[in-house]
Amino acid sequence: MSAVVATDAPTLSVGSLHVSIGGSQILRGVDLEIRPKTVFCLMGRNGVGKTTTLKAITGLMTANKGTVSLEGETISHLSPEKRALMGLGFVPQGREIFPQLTVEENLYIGTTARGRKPKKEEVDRVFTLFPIIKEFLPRKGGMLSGGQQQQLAIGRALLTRPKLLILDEPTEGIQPNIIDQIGEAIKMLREEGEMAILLVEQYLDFCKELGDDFCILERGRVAANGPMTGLSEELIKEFLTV
Ligand SMILES: Nc1ncnc2c1ncn2[C@@H]1O[C@H](COP(=O)(O)OP(=O)(O)OP(=O)(O)O)[C@@H](O)[C@H]1O
Repeated sequence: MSAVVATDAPTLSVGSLHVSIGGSQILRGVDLEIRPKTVFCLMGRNGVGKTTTLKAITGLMTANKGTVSLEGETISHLSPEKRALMGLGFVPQGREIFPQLTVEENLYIGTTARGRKPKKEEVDRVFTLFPIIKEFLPRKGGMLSGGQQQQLAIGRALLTRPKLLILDEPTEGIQPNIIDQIGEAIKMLREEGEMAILLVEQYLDFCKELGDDFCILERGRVAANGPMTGLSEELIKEFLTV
């Protein structure tokens, strides 16, 4: 008998996620649900637990309690590598480009590790989203600007064909024209509808423009969530502005 495919399952469900670091409770029961083909913005001031949530989702940090499911399948017992193979594509803060490898080597490193060569159309799509990657293929990764490295890191994650693309503060420290290009790329990916996107971002206008849904964290708990159209000035003032 073939397995039942839960087509209308959320791309990602997180239930009652608890994480402690060195005895302090960082996440105190975080629940999230990311609908297929949508952009979900995880928001909140510095230190509220956004990156910790991403690391617990990807398995880079161990949760004390809670579940993570991808398209209806529980993945919280799996290693970070297995979760990546299941379809989590993570672009961490700081990008993690290998400075001594070329742009080309950096781009293919995720697929090489999986023993798979990306199809030409997948590579072409990355070049369409970020033409600079094609132009700079032979350069060393370390020669690229921060914004170009961010584009390369997103391109690298896309070649792994993720079901959920996870971006941790992609605009941080990046010049405005590259922020625009990254925003356009996110819009294009959303329109193509092949994945959902989980975006951690402090740049409010970027979230408002791109996000379908939002969730605000405050001290390791969900303070507010819902469709982006419901992100009111009151919520912004209470939980987001410094
Ligand atoms: N390795 C660690 N050791 C100790 N405390 C940590 C560690 N990592 C995170 N924390 C603490 O956990 C809390 C949540 O951190 P986290 O990085 O998840 O927040 P954030 O919302 O992503 O903040 P930012 O926007 O500054 O990146 C913070 O108080 C932080 O100091």
